[in-house]
Amino acid sequence: MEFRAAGSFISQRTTVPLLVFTLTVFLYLRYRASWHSRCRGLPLPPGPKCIPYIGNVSHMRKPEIWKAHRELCEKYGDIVYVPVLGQRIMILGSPRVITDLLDKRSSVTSDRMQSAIIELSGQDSNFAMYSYGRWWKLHRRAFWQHFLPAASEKYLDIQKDATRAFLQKLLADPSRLCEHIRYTFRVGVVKVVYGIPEQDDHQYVAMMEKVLDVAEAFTPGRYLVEFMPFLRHIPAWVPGAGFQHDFAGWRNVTNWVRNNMVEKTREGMVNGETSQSIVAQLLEQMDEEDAVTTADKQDIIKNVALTAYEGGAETTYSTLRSFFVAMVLNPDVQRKAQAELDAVVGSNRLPEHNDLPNLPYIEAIHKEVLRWAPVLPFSLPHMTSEDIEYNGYFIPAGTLILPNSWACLHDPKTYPEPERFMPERFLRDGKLNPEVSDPAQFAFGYGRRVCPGRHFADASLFINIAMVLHVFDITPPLDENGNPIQIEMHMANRLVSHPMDVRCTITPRSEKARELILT
Ligand code: HEM
Repeated sequence: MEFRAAGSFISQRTTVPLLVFTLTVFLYLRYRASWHSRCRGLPLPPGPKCIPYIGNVSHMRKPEIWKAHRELCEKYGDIVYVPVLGQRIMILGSPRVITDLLDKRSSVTSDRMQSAIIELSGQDSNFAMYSYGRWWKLHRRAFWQHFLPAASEKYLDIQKDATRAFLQKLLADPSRLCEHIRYTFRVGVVKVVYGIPEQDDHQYVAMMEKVLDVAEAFTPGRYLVEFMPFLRHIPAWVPGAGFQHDFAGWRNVTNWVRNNMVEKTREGMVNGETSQSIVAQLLEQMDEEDAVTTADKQDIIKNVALTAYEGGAETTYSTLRSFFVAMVLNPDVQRKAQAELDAVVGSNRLPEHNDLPNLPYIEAIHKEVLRWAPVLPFSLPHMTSEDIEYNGYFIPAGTLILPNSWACLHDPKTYPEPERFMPERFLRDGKLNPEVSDPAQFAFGYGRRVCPGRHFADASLFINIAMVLHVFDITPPLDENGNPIQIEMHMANRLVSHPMDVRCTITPRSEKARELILT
């Protein structure tokens, strides 16, 4: 008996590892067979050698990563494979490859990666983060109908009023430039989307400010939970799990804005105050019959409104910040722009949107800012939803695609001396030169996910640039002895990037300009 018991114990000790080993080999062989039938012998694109599973973590944490990615493409070609912690990632390094994959094959390259951070931070209500599918399409359609070029024209007066208020704030306290830039976009978009006029010191203003801090969560590599989703289950009280507090804060503020702002619009509709807004129109359409349930429609309205604000705020903010830096660093450009404004607009009024065809230099500055300092150097990363074959390479479903928009916008063949801020590159004989590649084709993203707010953004940026240059001189910041400080242009290493040093001196161009601002 004792002997049999010992024998069964020994056999158990050897059988279990043997079973595990056999199962592992079986699963591995099955994986290999399925991989071979999927890739049909095609290789993955080339890329740097890396440690198994860990991949290229160190590469992904490099400063100004868009430059490091360009170097990889110079070494390996226009499409480079850089796996990181088990995630397949491909960098696209040229306009041709980006167009082929993200525009022409957009039906299978429009997905988004679903990371734990999205839900933890409350960004699961932002449809820019959604997987490609029916739920995303319903949101995008609801959004897009209100931001088509013709629809965007309805918002020009609101944008103009917001910019005028921005000028007044700049005049009163130029040292709070960044705060005022946030203000100009918020005032415009909150009026357009929710129909609510700016109310200083109101709770909602503070909450709408706070909601933008969530961009921090998406700083590449900032939170380990991005790569190790199981960490999300660690309670906040466990030492080292402080990230749970950060995420809870962002989630709460996002939910507050998402729910309360739509309620404010609904209340305002009773006496007609908010009836012209996008949310009011969407709420009215809710009664129309279709396959979407009322609960889903309510969610869509809340999400679309929040996404319009979140999608536009950081991007427009960053672009305007870059504009101020460009003006500090390029006084000649500023002088030429002001000469054009003086000739076309004169000193008795502020510029209007319909001055645009007569202000090619201002329009060239607008294009050059988008090119020089792209806010989303990799757009928002796309993801493949099916296996693809491209140029003899296999790109599996679930591959994260990083189009290097920055590299396309800094390609010296398309834009000579790309580091220089040179609006003249877009002009020929005093007019916009249609032969120069429009930076918008890279700055606003690609295919079915291309930025649906771009017409709104363009109109807003144009009027801000034109009005600011018409009435203000932007010069270097001064030290305590009144000497100019030399600033440098460096973009922060974030998904939504922005220039780090925007110190400058802002003064009215003349007494007449001061009067124009105040009237
Ligand atoms: C300078 C200003 C702006 C820039 C440079 C910009 C750029 C971009 C880029 C690169 C994308 C990703 C496209 C892709 O996935 O390929 C995007 C998406 C998006 N943008 Fe903008 N954007 C700007 C302003 C705005 C504004 C003002 C709004 C709203 C009014 C807006 C709303 C959105 C939305 C909703 C998405 C997500 C689209 C989707 O995933 O279907 N953007 N934007």
